[in-house]
Amino acid sequence: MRRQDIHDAKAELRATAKLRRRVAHRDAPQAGQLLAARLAAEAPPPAGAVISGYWPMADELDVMPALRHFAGDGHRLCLPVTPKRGLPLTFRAWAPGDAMARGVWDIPVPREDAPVLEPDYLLVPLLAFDKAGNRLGYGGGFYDRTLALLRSRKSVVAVGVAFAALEVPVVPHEDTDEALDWIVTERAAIRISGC
Ligand SMILES: Nc1nc2c(c(=O)[nH]1)N(C=O)[C@@H](CNc1ccc(C(=O)N[C@@H](CCC(=O)O)C(=O)O)cc1)CN2
Ligand SMILES: Nc1ncnc2c1ncn2[C@@H]1O[C@H](COP(=O)(O)OP(=O)(O)OP(=O)(O)O)[C@@H](O)[C@H]1O
Repeated sequence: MRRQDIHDAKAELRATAKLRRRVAHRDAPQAGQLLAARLAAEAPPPAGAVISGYWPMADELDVMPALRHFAGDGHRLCLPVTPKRGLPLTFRAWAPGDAMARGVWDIPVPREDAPVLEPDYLLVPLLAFDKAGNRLGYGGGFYDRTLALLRSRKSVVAVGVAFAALEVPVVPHEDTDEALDWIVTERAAIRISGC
């Protein structure tokens, strides 16, 4: 597929995925709890790993129960701070209950005085995924750039988290897309082969 065709296909899938996610969010109010239990049982972070989550927006799957669980296990947590377009995300330390600032897109982010951390295990938000570990996000390319940078430095685990209903046969993808190592939904944990 040509680059422009891939972009068009992604844009189209983004629109339908948002609708599908709305329904999934409404139909699975316990998804965040189920996700926390599944992550801990089937795809647990290595001991001592710094874990990045995200502040759930719109109909995103609620990772807060999982983050509270990992904090209880002694992991350090961080949340992404969105930079200018074209740059990788940065991450700042965060703990449940911390006072927040407002970032890009009005997403709550840790305050400026929170130290910058580099995650080892990332819970990655997404709009659609396939079994090969391809992921569709909001189109900023932020997680692709971030994972490329982190993977060039060390070994990291990228866990896409999503409602099971967001699986599609194939997510259109290009060279710069960074595949996930795991996809964990409220129903299953999928280890991506070849990673
Ligand atoms: N909860 C959560 N936090 C997250 C992400 C996410 O997907 N979910 N991100 C995942 O990457 C990063 C933020 N991603 C963003 C991606 C695109 C735009 C953006 O281009 N916004 C446009 C409006 C586009 C629209 O309305 O559709 C703009 O601000 O002009 C902003 C943030 C970091 N934090
Ligand atoms: N490492 C990179 N270097 C240069 N361009 C990149 C890189 N990663 C992604 N891009 C470009 O960024 C744009 C957006 O990428 P894409 O549509 O894959 O975003 P996304 O994964 O849906 O968004 P996000 O990760 O922010 O949730 C694309 O034009 C893509 O080619």
